[in-house]
Amino acid sequence: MDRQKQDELKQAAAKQAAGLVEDGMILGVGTGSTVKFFIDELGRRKEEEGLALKAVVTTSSRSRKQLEGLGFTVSELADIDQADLTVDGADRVDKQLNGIKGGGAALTLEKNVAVNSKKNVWIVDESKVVDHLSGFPLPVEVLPISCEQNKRRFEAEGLNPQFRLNADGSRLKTHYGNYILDLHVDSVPVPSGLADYLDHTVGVVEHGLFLDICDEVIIARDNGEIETRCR
Ligand SMILES: O=C[C@H](O)[C@H](O)[C@H](O)COP(=O)(O)O
Repeated sequence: MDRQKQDELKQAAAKQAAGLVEDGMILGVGTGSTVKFFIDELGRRKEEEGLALKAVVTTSSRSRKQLEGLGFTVSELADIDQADLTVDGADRVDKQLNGIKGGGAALTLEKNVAVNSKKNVWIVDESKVVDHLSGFPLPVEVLPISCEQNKRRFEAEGLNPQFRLNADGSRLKTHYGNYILDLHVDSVPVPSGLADYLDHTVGVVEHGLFLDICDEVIIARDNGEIETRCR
């Protein structure tokens, strides 16, 4: 699929999700190229319909900048109780609405916003929908102090870790100053088993397996249809 077509699909899914946003909501806004279209649409609704949110929290400085540029005031997660609705993208989503996230390295804040949200909606184009989680490296955010030990441990487990790099070859640092180890596994046959292992590995800050978190996924299909799947 070419880039323009994929952008059209992302935009279609984003527009549908923006229709779920209501006046007075505390809204969680994710990160990524699909969410960028969602924020565009929020801006349009604010301008043309006077959309008035109670509060907005977001998951990256990129989304924050875009929201603020459109006149939204962005709160910190610690300043709210919970979001009414959070809309985010995903890198892969399976039939149970479990997913892989973190392609943009925003997984830690994304998961924290998501678990503190009454409802989570993901917006994706069809290419990201899979039967079983596969086809995308699994991001794991690790503390710099023990990242080499973590890498060796993951290698021993056959998880093929690779540090995520910047264009100049240096290690990418997350918003929190940590590194990302991308696990290049063909597929994740038992997501809950791997999530449990990562949850209990010292030095792992967070990982990109988002299990039992998404309530609804909005899929923009190649043929122009929009499909909504609910948990
Ligand atoms: O860290 C980034 C996030 O998990 C994104 O939501 C995810 O990578 C999807 O991004 P995009 O919409 O650009 O494909």
